[in-house]
Amino acid sequence: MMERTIETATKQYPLLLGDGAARALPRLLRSLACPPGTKLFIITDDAVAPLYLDEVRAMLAAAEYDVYAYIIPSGEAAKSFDNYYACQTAALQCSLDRRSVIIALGGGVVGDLAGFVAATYMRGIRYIQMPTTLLAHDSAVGGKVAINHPLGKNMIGAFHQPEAVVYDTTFLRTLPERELRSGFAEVIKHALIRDRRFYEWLRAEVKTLADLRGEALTYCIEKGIDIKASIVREDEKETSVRAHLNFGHTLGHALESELGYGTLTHGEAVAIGMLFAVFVSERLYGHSFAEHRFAEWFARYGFPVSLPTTVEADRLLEKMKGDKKAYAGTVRMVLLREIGDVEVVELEDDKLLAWLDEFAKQGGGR
Ligand SMILES: O=C(O)C(=O)C[C@@H](O)[C@H](O)[C@H](O)COP(=O)(O)O
Repeated sequence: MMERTIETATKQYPLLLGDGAARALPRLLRSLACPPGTKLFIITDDAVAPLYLDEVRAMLAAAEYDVYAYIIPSGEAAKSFDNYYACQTAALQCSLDRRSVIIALGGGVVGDLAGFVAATYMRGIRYIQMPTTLLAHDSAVGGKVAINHPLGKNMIGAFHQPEAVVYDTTFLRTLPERELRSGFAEVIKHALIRDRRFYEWLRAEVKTLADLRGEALTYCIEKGIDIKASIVREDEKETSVRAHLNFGHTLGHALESELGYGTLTHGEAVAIGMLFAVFVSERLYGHSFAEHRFAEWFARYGFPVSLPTTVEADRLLEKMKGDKKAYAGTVRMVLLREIGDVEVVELEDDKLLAWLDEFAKQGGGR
């Protein structure tokens, strides 16, 4: 198991990563000044609960913590105001106090929702991220917590850093293939925005999703977290470079919200979004990424590479104009200058609409 420190401008916290990391939780809690008797409130979902909740609860109870749990439905649609409210109600009914700690046991949805519950319960209490998916290598680090609104993804939220990230890679062994794929989109994103050598390693070593296990999987998590943490260290509240982490997300988020949360996984939507960002980059910078055959590469992992036929370009543009990076309704997308180097660029509506149409007509990215 490896142990390192995530640093932001306002806080430092430990990351425990590897097989069996969960077993370190009682020791970690004591080091965070949580004595036995502290109330711990586990938020998890109905896919993770049958697999790991009893084990985690029993371990914490054996260490004499006062453990409660609340289970939400799995899937992106669960990142809703209703579930947020239900979690707050359960937290109040369990009489959580300001010394209590919330534990987010699950993937990105659980982490984002539980983090937002922690950010707002009694104006903010502590929480620990315990990821059980690959996607959560991105969402568990950096303190962006949120719920979705039908009008836009992650629109209601806060920056609230966790006390620790406890990433037990044995939990990933039961991850369904579609979830693994979803998380891998964020791994690819991290490589493309910051690290050419990691990108080259991915191209050489991860030929199919089946290669994502054991040491290769842990390496992807470690590299992804390193890249993410270095960006968050530079810009915790997204006033500059943190927006680069939104590569592929401007269209990705628009697709998720337009199609209905959960129709595409987050990673599937981001994969299409990255291909569109490359498409726009080629047109704006006048150079070609054709030699990289991104669409062919993505398709090898089973990602969709074109826009679903049911979505209309003007509806997507409207959603993109409502994205958090947009100012005064002007879309700002993260574009690829070269592998490992991105920037945020303002784009005019009519150009974007034409490119969305062209992207759809040619059947997606190349
Ligand atoms: O942490 C960040 O910063 C990110 O942008 C990470 C994204 O990969 C994350 O998946 C998320 O969707 C954040 O998007 P946002 O529009 O809510 O900032």
